[in-house]
Amino acid sequence: MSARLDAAGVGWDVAGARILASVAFAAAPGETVGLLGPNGSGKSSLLRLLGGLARPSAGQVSLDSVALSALPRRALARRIAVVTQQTATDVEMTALEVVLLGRIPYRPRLAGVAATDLSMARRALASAGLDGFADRRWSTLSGGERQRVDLARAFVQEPDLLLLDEPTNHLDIRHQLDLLRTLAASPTTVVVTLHDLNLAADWCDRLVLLCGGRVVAAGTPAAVLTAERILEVYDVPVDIDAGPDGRPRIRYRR
Ligand SMILES: Nc1ncnc2c1ncn2[C@@H]1O[C@H](COP(=O)(O)OP(=O)(O)OP(=O)(O)O)[C@@H](O)[C@H]1O
Repeated sequence: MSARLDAAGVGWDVAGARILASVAFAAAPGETVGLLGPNGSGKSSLLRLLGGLARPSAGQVSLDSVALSALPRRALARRIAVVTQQTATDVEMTALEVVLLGRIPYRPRLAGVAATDLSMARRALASAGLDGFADRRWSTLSGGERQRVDLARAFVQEPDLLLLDEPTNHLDIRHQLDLLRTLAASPTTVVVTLHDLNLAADWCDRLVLLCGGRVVAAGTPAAVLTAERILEVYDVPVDIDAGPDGRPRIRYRR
């Protein structure tokens, strides 16, 4: 249901370029950790390494103290769900078929779709506010609808670790809040990349801030999101108040 995720000394090089260097990262079981940083700082790359979609050039990623590289593919597929930004758009699948992809790691080889998988997928679509979309073709869905179908696919996978790359970028504010509320309440360990600093401050237990492929700060939202650091990392002047719950509220200067 939830897992501990650790990354130690993680580096990633592509074509001679260092994308990530000496990254240390931990998420305790059930935590929601926000991964922040400017464009190109390495968030998506780190998420791919954390999900086992790419192998680090240095260091190691482990789930409950077992290296990802030592986990069989099927176990990995059951335990980790990844929602990346680049979802294929040329596949002619229905919304229900896309959600059902999340059940493949549980299906005996050569077996068809089980009735329980079908009802689970239909429930997930309904929870995503997509009742009545089951037979809609992927190519006809709006950006936000696709994103919610993709999230439903990740939820039916029943992972111990959920890795989400900018899952709110196509969502209207109500669906952004619905998703973040769900993630915060979920017993699953979650790592989520976000650009909205206030949403991150409101809904994440801890934040990790990347800049130039390195971790520049990690800790509670109040510890990570200081005006000095936001100016240094994003080159944006802000004013920060503490909200009634102690979480920082960031106001961008005009
Ligand atoms: N396969 C690749 N080949 C070459 N460069 C890459 C590759 N993947 C990522 N990069 C580079 O690594 C850097 C980090 O990219 P990444 O996508 O991880 O950043 P990000 O923090 O997720 O950015 P954004 O906020 O723009 O989504 C970027 O400069 C990118 O161009």
